[in-house]
Amino acid sequence: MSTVGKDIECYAAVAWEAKKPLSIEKVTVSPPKAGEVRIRIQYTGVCHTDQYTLSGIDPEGLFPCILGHEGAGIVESVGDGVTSVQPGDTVIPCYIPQCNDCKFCRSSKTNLCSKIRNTQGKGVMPDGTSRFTCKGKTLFHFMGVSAFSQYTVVAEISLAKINPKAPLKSVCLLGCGISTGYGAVLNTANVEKDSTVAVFGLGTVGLAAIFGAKKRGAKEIIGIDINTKKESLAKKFGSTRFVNPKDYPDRPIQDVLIEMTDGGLDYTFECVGNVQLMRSALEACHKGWGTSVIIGVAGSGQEISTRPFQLVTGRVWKGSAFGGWKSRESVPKLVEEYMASELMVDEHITHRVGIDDINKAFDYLHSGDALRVVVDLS
Ligand SMILES: NC(=O)c1ccc[n+]([C@@H]2O[C@H](COP(=O)([O-])OP(=O)(O)OC[C@H]3O[C@@H](n4cnc5c(N)ncnc54)[C@H](O)[C@@H]3O)[C@@H](O)[C@H]2O)c1
Ligand SMILES: N[C@@H](CCC(=O)N[C@@H](CSCO)C(=O)NCC(=O)O)C(=O)O
Ligand SMILES: [Zn+2]
Ligand SMILES: [Zn+2]
Repeated sequence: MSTVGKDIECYAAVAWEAKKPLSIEKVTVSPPKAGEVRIRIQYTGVCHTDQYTLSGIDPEGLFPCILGHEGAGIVESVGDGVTSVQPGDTVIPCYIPQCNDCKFCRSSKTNLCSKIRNTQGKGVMPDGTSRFTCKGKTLFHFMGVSAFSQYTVVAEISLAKINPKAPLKSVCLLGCGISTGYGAVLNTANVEKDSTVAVFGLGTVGLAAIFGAKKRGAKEIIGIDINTKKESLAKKFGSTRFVNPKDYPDRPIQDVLIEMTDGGLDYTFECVGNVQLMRSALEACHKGWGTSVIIGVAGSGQEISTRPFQLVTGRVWKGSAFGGWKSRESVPKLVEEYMASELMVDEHITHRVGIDDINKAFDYLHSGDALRVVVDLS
């Protein structure tokens, strides 16, 4: 029986409030309105940012909501006026859309499409309402995706249509972490051959940055983490050296790195979300030309600081969202790159769980043993 135009009841992991485990609930997902698409999510990764928002430190965190923004699935139905996808298409929802019409999309300098950013940040669809209800309550959307649900509704402009042969249980990860780290190196920093690079924080984002630096032919790639288990992993992704700041309790880590690299790094990447580390990453850059890219997401109220002299003397501080990729045109290409064995994806998957065990995914992440846990919602 067709579900088109009807409410769908399915299971979702609901975040009723911050700091509490997710709760598996039967939710009702309304049909897509004009310009919207309903998707059957098959797999989703769990990103540090889901954990961050659930922890209650995201200034945009709204509850109750359905988290998740690293998903992949199949289009179930489309709303009026939708032309770029149809039922049956294989898609990755993107938390940064690409409308090709706004000031940002028309600029080659950014990927930050702003067409629906205001409503997305308020946890609702562009018309200001939600498509999710549960137990008589309205649930907020999250990052325009809400992949922790078997069905979700997203804006058409948020959907990247990908190769139907792509294994969704792997390429779902291209919806955030891997694309982010890889793109920050290729697009935001544009690392050149023979550069020296340091990556702070070796989760999926940091390891994908290391992989990008290796691809670009960087001659020195220093992986930095306080978890010693990350040393061998980083090597697998292309690092040339591992530094654990805990081995240097009496010295700022930037001083250690400057000494190791004859004056500092050409490029550094902060992939943790720690504002002190952001300062270290900037100050570890080489005088005159070093560029530091902030990728990590910091909690509400946190601010960065450094001596302005650090910038006056030629260091550059930048930030990167979704690796600078213009989403709808780039994600399908990243999928092809993976399918041609040119992009490491499966190496990031340390655990798989069913939707009923989604809280275990958060436990694995907290334990420090996991990179990406892929949740099967199929
Ligand atoms: N800007 C973006 O578009 C974007 C996209 C995805 C994720 N993020 C953010 O990037 C960050 C990384 O995401 P992830 O999913 O890879 O996270 P993760 O939790 O898997 O990895 C973080 C790593 O940092 C390490 N770490 C923690 N404190 C450290 C310290 N003081 N010094 C060195 N290493 C330290 C941890 O041991 C861990 O290996 C998060 O802040 C996340 O919210 C940003
Ligand atoms: N809501 C937070 C900001 C969160 C944030 O910076 N998000 C990143 C993506 S994290 C993906 O794992 C991002 O791309 N931001 C761009 C944007 O949200 O427009 C806050 O309010 O501080
Ligand atoms: Zn993410
Ligand atoms: Zn746009």
